[in-house]
Amino acid sequence: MALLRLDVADVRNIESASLSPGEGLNLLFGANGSGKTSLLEAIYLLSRGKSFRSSQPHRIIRFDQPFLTVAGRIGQPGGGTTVGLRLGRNAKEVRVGGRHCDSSAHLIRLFPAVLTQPASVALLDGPPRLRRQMLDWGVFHVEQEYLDLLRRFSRALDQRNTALRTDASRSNLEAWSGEVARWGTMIAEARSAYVERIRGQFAKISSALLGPLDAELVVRQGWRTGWSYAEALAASVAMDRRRGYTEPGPHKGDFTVLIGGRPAKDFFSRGQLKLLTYALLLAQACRLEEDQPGRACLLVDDIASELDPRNQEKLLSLLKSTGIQSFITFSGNDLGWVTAGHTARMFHVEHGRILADE
Ligand SMILES: Nc1ncnc2c1ncn2[C@@H]1O[C@H](COP(=O)(O)OP(=O)(O)OP(=O)(O)O)[C@@H](O)[C@H]1O
Repeated sequence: MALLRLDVADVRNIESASLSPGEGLNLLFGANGSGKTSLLEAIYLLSRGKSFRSSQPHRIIRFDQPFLTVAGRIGQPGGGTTVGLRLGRNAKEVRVGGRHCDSSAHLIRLFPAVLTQPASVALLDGPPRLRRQMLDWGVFHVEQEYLDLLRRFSRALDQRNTALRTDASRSNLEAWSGEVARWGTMIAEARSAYVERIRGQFAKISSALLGPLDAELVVRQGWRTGWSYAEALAASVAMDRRRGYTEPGPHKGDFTVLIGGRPAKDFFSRGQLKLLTYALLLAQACRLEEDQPGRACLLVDDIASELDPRNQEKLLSLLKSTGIQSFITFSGNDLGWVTAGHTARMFHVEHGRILADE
């Protein structure tokens, strides 16, 4: 499976563009401000139903236009499923196989793309919310019911918080605590199981990019180690009442990357953190590719940012070796060293227009 065809209209400075990507490496190159990231953003929109740069549609839609559209064909050459997204200022329409869908989950399921961009390093040194999102995206592709589980937990948590803040009866609070414990335990278990699934890939890829190192992923479930979630909730009732919300739980879950027992974010250089971030995200993509061959897609924005030429070359070789369809943006026109030894489909982006370099 791959993105076989892409049609973009009115995404940032791209008025109208179409391309037929290759199944391996696709390099998008051009001057600063030409529209490379906008093209990547269009592919991401097709994969998630939302942008990675802004949650406000009017910023992504080309100036003075009412909506944007991105359409594509996903699958094996000669076949495939059509997917489409039309995004207006206040409305979103998703279509898969010609049928209207009521949520973006259908796109996410069909076309799972992993994005790495300069800001992705926040996965290591930014807020835990980003790491939870990363894990949840991964679990979503392993467990069909996971989205439902997250919704159940969130509803139960809201109810428990309301019970904490009002004069709800003890039995009411206990009932909602029971629900929170039930769904929350399942979420934490699913996340831990997922980390186990990517651990091996992460160790392998991080060593390939950074040389031999003792890298470890340590998960925090969001409550005291050694306790069940129900025990942690029971122990925190008095404090939670005072706070007015539930403190322990998977909504506080997190993971850390340790190198030789120390958190990488505390002592790794910016470039090293960046390579480690690539290792994490590539591990996700490779895991998905192993579980569902041909399904994953990689979007790499600004591969040259903060990496020296040797590491850029290493990363490119690694991306190629995964066999996963990749879209990589690269500023400039002199791609001699990038393409040496690599077969890639090249797209020259110029003032929002895309020209295939055969
Ligand atoms: N809503 C919009 N409508 C029209 N043009 C826009 C809109 N938003 C941004 N732009 C313009 O689109 C152009 C392309 O931006 P993009 O981020 O895709 O460039 P890029 O090729 O990735 O550049 P760089 O190499 O500098 O990162 C920029 O000139 C930007 O000002």
